Amino acid sequence: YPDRFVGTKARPDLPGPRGVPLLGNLFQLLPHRRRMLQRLSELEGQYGELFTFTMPGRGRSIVINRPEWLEHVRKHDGTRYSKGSTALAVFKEFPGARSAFGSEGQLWKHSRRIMQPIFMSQSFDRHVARALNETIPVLRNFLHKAAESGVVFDFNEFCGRYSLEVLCKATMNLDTAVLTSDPACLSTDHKMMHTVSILNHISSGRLHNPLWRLTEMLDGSRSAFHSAREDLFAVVDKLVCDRTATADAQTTTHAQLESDSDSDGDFLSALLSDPSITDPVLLRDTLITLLFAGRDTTQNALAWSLYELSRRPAWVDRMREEAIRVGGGTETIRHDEVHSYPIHLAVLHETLRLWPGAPKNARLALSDDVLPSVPEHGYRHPVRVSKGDYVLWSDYAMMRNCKVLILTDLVAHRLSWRDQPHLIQVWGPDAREFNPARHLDAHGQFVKPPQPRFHAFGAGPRLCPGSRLATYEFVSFWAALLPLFDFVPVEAGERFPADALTMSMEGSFMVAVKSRV
Ligand code: HEM
Repeated sequence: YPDRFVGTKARPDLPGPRGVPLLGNLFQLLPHRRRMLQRLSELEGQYGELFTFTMPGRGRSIVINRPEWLEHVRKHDGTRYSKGSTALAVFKEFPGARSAFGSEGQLWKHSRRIMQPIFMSQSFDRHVARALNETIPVLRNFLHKAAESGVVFDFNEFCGRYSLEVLCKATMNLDTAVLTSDPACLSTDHKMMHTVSILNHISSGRLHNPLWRLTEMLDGSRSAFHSAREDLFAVVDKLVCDRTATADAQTTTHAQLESDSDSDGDFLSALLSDPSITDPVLLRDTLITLLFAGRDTTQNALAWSLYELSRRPAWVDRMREEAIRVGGGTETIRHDEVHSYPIHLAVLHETLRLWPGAPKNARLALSDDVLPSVPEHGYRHPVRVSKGDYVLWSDYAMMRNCKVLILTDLVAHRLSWRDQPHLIQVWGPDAREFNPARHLDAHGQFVKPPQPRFHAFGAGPRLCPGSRLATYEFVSFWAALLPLFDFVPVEAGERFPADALTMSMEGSFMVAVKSRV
């Protein structure tokens, strides 16, 4: 590699915290393993969008918080880049070795293929629509009762139960009764809700702690992890067991689920009759993946949207007006009607821009590679990545990047504003502001933000397969509730992300509700 690359032995000039021999930056990072998101943002503030650090057992990590580099890495996900043994070991423990998260190569392809039926339009029309039709009246009754009795409740928990209920009904035709019309239901513990949060939280800490097997024995999280996982396995195994015992397990096939017939079959019965699934662990890992990936992320999007909307109430008025004008206050909407709700879609995407699904992520370089130069941002040289390096990014930091070019940069690099206007900034100087208007055109139509500048659903081969499902759930939720209710957070203060694999909100989010009719 010639001198013109940065990050080579000849030019090791990537910035980053100074480490110590053998242990690298262990002591600057290990104490922050439960708040790595904030730590990465702090380091970005100090060193910029490109910096390195090293950890024993993990080697060098290069932080690449720019869309130009992310585009390159995501395009080659699975070929030049792998999740790496650390992440795979963590995801093999949860959500499982046969899940899309814990596998690569043929195993990963198979896990994506068997999940496909649930994300097809026919599945939305029948199973998801039915789940929403059954769940949304329960939400409305719950909220009417809460409004009548003046009960304040944890909106975060409410959203988590809504998305779990819809997911379980749509995929397994299972009524969890996790959410009822009685607001008191939120105070009864639910095993699935509880265990998934524990597993999520502990797994997140493992990703940045090469010594997790040791430290978890000392701090007690090892036994908490194992007991939560046993509980979750028990719930899922019982579901599968009960279903195999019923006749319809044998009658619904993959083909039926994908066909237009009125079959009442659901995703689980299709899985059970898929001849390519002979391994019970694959079946369990697939169901756990859906619960893990689908419940938490949708809950977070709903909770953060209320947080942002409560600080920008004009957008609540616009959503409400849209819901009444388009849907006439109906209980549920059809999947093919979602595009008629541009304001709702803009609010979802703006929420996810600020509070993305997987706030931080990483890949291991399987061979030497070169990331492109970005001269207009001062990265005049391509960046050398060596085999065995980790590239690491924070969607949270990248999509909030307020950096803009100053005129002298342009002059220095002999560039004009017209050269590549989309590269001039990530989301602009107001990137930290919640402004759904950035996803609407002059006619008020929703404009899907381009990947990977918008990276909340990921990009490349591992792009989130559940984005349409989450969008349908999000629009249905707000379009059904805003015409009838006002939501008022009890505390007006700032909210922070919890340390988790997904963008969970820290603490409870207490909300009062008022009926509008
Ligand atoms: C607002 C909601 C959601 C957000 C923001 C979101 C975000 C993401 C992101 C960023 C990834 C990529 C992770 C990576 O590259 O390592 C991902 C992957 C995934 N998501 Fe979602 N997701 C959402 C909802 C859902 C739903 C509802 C489901 C299914 C029920 C789902 C299933 C998955 C699966 C299975 C993967 C793994 C893909 C793979 O590794 O091949 N997601 N999601």
